[in-house]
Amino acid sequence: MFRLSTCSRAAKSATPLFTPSTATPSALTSRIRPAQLRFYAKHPKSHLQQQSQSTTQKTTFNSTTSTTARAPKTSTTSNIITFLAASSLGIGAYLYQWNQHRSSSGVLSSSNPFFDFFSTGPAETLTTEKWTPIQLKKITKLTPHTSLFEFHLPAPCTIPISSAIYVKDDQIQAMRAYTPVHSTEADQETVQLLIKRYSEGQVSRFMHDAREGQMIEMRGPVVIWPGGKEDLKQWDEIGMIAGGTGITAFMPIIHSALTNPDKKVNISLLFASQSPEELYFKEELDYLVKTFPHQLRVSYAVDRAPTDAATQWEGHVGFVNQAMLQGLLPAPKKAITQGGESADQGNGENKEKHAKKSIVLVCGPESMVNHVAGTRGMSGQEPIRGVLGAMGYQREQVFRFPN
Ligand SMILES: Cc1cc2nc3c(=O)[nH]c(=O)nc-3n(C[C@H](O)[C@H](O)[C@H](O)COP(=O)(O)OP(=O)(O)OC[C@H]3O[C@@H](n4cnc5c(N)ncnc54)[C@H](O)[C@@H]3O)c2cc1C
Repeated sequence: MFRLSTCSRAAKSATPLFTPSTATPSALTSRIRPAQLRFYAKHPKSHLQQQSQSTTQKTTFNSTTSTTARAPKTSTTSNIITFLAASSLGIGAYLYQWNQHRSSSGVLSSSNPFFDFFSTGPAETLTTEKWTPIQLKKITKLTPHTSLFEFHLPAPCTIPISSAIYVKDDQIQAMRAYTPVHSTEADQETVQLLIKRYSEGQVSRFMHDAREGQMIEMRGPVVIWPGGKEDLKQWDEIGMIAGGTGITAFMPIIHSALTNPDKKVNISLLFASQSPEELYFKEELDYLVKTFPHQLRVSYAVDRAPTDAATQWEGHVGFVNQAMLQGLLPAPKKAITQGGESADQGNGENKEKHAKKSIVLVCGPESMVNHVAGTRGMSGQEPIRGVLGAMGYQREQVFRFPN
């Protein structure tokens, strides 16, 4: 179900719907290079080759027009020219390699035209092909165990909605997937990952030990569920059940749906977490509900009601159950009715035509996804069980995100 994607460098600009106060993606200026240097930067090899070819031609001409008596002198001149040509090629090749190395380790200053001269084109950015060191620009602590990690991409890159990026702990060569919280439509040079630290977790601990300015190896993006504007057009309603950090997968889809001028897709979300403080982006979600009251509905649930008097809790309490989902999510297929009848009965064709096309997305820790929809299994296509299964949802109406 994963779709590999390459970073598109087409620069789109869009205004973010909401800019969270804790993590404002900064507006980064794109790099500007002198026009003359840009040509050579794109053709460093051909430039050097031209130089070397013309030098070789000159040497050949000298040697063929020379007499045997002058042969030793011509040979010395030819040797000097060849030596100089070889030296300049060698130095050029060395600087080129050095620049490549500095560029790939993120040390290269993007404003230094000397290094640009030897670069092969646009700076390296995220790709599925290989690990790329990406600079960790900013860390914002959201809760004692969860932080928002903001990365600066070396070149503009569009990360598709609802995709994953792999992060590598290069000490133990372990990698884990993380979902960028916002699409890069508004700012193509910044990626934000929300990562919860697990006390026994390898990569999450590595990330929480990382420092601002550090280079982190990344690979991707890989599309998990197609949630771009064009993809969303096929749906009338999307139900979402997020558990804890699972909300990261849904934030870009919600933005994508709410900013689509071509089709109004209704979104309903149950966001369940252990405690109110782990309802990440709640401020942003509440703002979006107020702004799009006819298109977005959000309910919250926490495992345990807060005991401190300062926190007034009006949401659900307990694990996800039918009562929390009934009336919030798009109805299961067997319950979609036209004139009070089930769409699965009677003259189904006519009724299906009018039935709204909907899907329910589930994303969160494995235990929560299993409880809500049953195990994904190796194929990710196991029959729907759990709470949604009991409510009558079928496999084609539910998508369980990998965890
Ligand atoms: C497509 C995809 C997207 C993801 N996006 C995010 C994201 O945006 N943010 C995020 O924080 N995570 C995300 N994850 C989960 C992430 O990939 C890691 O699994 C998680 O960070 C734990 O990795 P780890 O190496 O620290 O722990 P591991 O070394 O893999 O696990 C060690 C121990 O940590 C505990 N543990 C690990 N994961 C969990 C969990 N989910 N719930 C409870 N206990 C756990 C368990 O006790 C486990 O035995 C995503 C996973 C996938 C597949």
